[in-house]
Amino acid sequence: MLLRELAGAEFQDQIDKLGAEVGAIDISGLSADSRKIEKGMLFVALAGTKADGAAYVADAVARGAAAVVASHAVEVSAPVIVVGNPRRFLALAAANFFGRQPETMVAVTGTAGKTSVASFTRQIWAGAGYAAAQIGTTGVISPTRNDYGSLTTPDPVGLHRLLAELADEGVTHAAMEASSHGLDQSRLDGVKLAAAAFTNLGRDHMDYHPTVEAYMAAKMRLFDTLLPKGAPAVIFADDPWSAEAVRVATEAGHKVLTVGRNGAFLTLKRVEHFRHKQVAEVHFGDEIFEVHIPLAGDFQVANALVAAGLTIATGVPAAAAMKALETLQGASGRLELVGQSKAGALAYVDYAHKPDALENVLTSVRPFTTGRVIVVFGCGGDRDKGKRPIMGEIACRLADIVIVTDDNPRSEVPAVIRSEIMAAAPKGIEIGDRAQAIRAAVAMLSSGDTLIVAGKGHEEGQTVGSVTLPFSDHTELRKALEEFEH
Ligand SMILES: CC(=O)N[C@H]1[C@@H](OP(=O)(O)OP(=O)(O)OC[C@H]2O[C@@H](n3ccc(=O)[nH]c3=O)[C@H](O)[C@@H]2O)O[C@H](CO)[C@@H](O)[C@@H]1O[C@H](C)C(=O)N[C@@H](C)C(=O)N[C@H](CCC(=O)O)C(=O)O
Repeated sequence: MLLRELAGAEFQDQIDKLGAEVGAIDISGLSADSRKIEKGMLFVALAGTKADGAAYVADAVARGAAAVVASHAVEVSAPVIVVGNPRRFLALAAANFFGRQPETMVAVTGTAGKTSVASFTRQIWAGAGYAAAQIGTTGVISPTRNDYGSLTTPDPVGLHRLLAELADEGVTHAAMEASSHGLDQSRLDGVKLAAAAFTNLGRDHMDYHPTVEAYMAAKMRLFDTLLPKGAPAVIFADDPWSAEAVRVATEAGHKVLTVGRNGAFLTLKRVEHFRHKQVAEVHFGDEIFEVHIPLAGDFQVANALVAAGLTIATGVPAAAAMKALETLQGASGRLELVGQSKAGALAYVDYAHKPDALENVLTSVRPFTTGRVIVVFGCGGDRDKGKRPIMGEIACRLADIVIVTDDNPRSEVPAVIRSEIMAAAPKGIEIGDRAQAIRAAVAMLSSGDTLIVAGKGHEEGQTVGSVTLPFSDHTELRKALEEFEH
């Protein structure tokens, strides 16, 4: 593709400045990683958190880069296009290069619920007969794929390559998760969205965003920069940050669709909790639906409503969307019922690794727990340290038995992380080895109890130092349940 076409309208001036011959360079591919550059490709130098891509321009040119994009001039033999925001250039150029995506795409942002909303949206679309996909923390799921991915919001080149492949495979509808990192780093720029959603905001990623307001502002890029004017913005209205989301979406000229108890588009009038099932009364205009949602947790009702809002906004009849909620399958590792003890206690795995999520999951299981709530959790190393005592306090307040264990210690000393949690968890029982902690919790189970193994959800590894060892909460929990069966 010619460099001038790759750059698109937004960056045409910067290309024109360098003359017609530069615009006419034929580009064979693009990458922000010099190590992936091959002859004829475009190298985009990004200033990162660990390295500055500008330092690798010479390396990229030596490997055959036909041109370079950077935020400032660099002395090399290949033409250098200087742009204010190389990350946005990379994303828009990737969209132009791959040039196709599923016709109807939606994105969901928020601290919690993104994976469930993307999964439920895919399931409702699939129920309505569309070839649908989801992209996010648990990877890519489509009629033909179930691939694990490492980022919640993939890097732009990989993302646009994936969207083109999904379109080629016949996928017409795709729901993707928009993380605050992804939004802040322009990873989704160039994706054509039919609708977008906001679930909620809680304490998270304080190691990346300087303040909670900056964190919210990053999330709001979805509404104020990416979603085309006039498109539907679905907002969970019961979250304290929803007013801000409504303000941003209104100012950006979107069609604001609020859902929840305070929602005007889909109004939740009543919800009854049963063991691993909930019955919700939902009003949509003059229509009233009684929806049986086969999942535990108030927050799953919220996620189901956001997904229903997105699918109705993209053309699924309300009655069909509500019907589809009755057969929802929970997303992997999201309050996922792994099994029951011999005495009938329920044992779940949940991805909650942030204070609000832990609070939500522990609160959600209380109504149907006739015995004790037992929680096993830890906190990751090299990430927001402030959340450790907060999570310790939440666990002690909301669970009857608290086992503090290791999450992904990364480069930190695991015992130090645990002691920071334990400082705010007087009733915490400390068992560093995660498999042993799960086993100890299962050994305690008696009739009516609910066990939550929180923190790792769908993950299949535990990162200790710089090594990720195979580990699955799911597998360990199932093993322990089998062991105590006899
Ligand atoms: C902290 C963070 O978000 N980092 C992201 C960022 O990397 P960076 O710019 O800091 O990279 P860097 O290592 O400083 O390198 C700068 C540049 O030099 C280039 N380089 C480097 C070495 C070399 O030899 N040649 C070369 O060209 C690199 O390719 C890069 O373009 O930009 C990269 C390109 O978009 C991302 O892949 C990378 O995500 C890393 C892998 C990551 O782990 N991110 C996590 C924190 C993340 O994004 N998480 C969110 C959500 C999490 C959640 O909600 O829980 C997600 O969406 O997954």
